[in-house]
Amino acid sequence: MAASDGTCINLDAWAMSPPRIQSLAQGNVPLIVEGAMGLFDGAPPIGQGSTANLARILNLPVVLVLDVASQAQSVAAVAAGFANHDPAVKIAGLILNKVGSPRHETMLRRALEPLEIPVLGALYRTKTLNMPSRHLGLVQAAEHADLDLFLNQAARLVSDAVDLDALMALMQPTKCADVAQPPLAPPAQNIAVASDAAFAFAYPHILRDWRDAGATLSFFSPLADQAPVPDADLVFLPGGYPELHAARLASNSAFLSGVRNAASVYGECGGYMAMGQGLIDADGTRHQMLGLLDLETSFETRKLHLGYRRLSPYGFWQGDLMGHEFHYATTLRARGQPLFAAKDAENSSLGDIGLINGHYAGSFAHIIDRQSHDSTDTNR
Ligand SMILES: NC(=O)CC[C@H](N)C(=O)O
Repeated sequence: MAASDGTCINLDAWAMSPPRIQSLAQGNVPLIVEGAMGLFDGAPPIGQGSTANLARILNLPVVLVLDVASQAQSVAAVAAGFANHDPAVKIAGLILNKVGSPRHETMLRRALEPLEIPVLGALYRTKTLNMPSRHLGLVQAAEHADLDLFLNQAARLVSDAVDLDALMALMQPTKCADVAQPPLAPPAQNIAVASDAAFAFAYPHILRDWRDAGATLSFFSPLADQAPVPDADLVFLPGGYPELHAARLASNSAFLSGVRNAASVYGECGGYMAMGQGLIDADGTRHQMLGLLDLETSFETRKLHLGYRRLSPYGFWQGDLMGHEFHYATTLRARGQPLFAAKDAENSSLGDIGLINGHYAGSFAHIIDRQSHDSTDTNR
């Protein structure tokens, strides 16, 4: 998002119907879609929601970025394997990443020649392009001391190493949606959204849809001890890293009293953790949270929870939803009415998740879209 200087939209080929993805992708600007994980990796059993799945839905040519750090001629077998795996997915170009030397580059290019897939560029191994990671992925862009310097260096390296004209020439029109697909309706009219390094996981497409549907959105920073606008009908606490800032959140009185006085509050994952009575951080220290739900979470006891979720709400939301879970925090206590009956991507029941307490609701799941009629298609 920071690199494109615009809004990036998450296109999810498992959670969203093909027409929904096609309408989200429509526009007059060149579209570069960054894939997640390997090209064919997705939900079990057959990789629904993979980047390849998305490429089929939008008719996208695929540029394969290959980590060649530990290979020479074998790169041709890898590239051929990807190119022949699915005839509906066209590998239109290759970019070689982490090349060791000019000699290494020559070996790789020679080995790839018989495949007749254009090599658009070769980036040499350099510390300049390393981005630090933490649990859940890269350290968030807004938390870098000198993000502009990193982006400018990366832009220079990539534009020197990659034939950008050839890359742009691969672009072709995406498939258009032939049926309109209504998005998730806003859950309230005047929505205050928490937004900072502790609560940064709101999906831009959801916020845009709510705005387009006529909702008023405002933003506040719990870390800067800001309160939501007092006339908000709903406070939305998105996911994020409350466990890294728990002491500060616990002492930010304007934030705490502002959210406690709100008409209703909905939290996802990190936001749900903040709605509990207490949060135990990595060092085992307990921090008082908002106390809106009878919930105690711990980041001291960690376990990876990762996967798509089909969500049937018992309240708060209307209609079934598609979402996912991605967190390490665990639940020590959750008492009360559950928010969702949850199933995984293979339709196996995961039981009830989340909590509703009057006008307060939340769970560890992130909503991606409403469930559409064809969401049981095997193609997703
Ligand atoms: N997805 C989230 O909001 C993650 C919550 C928290 N940072 C965890 O890893 O458990």
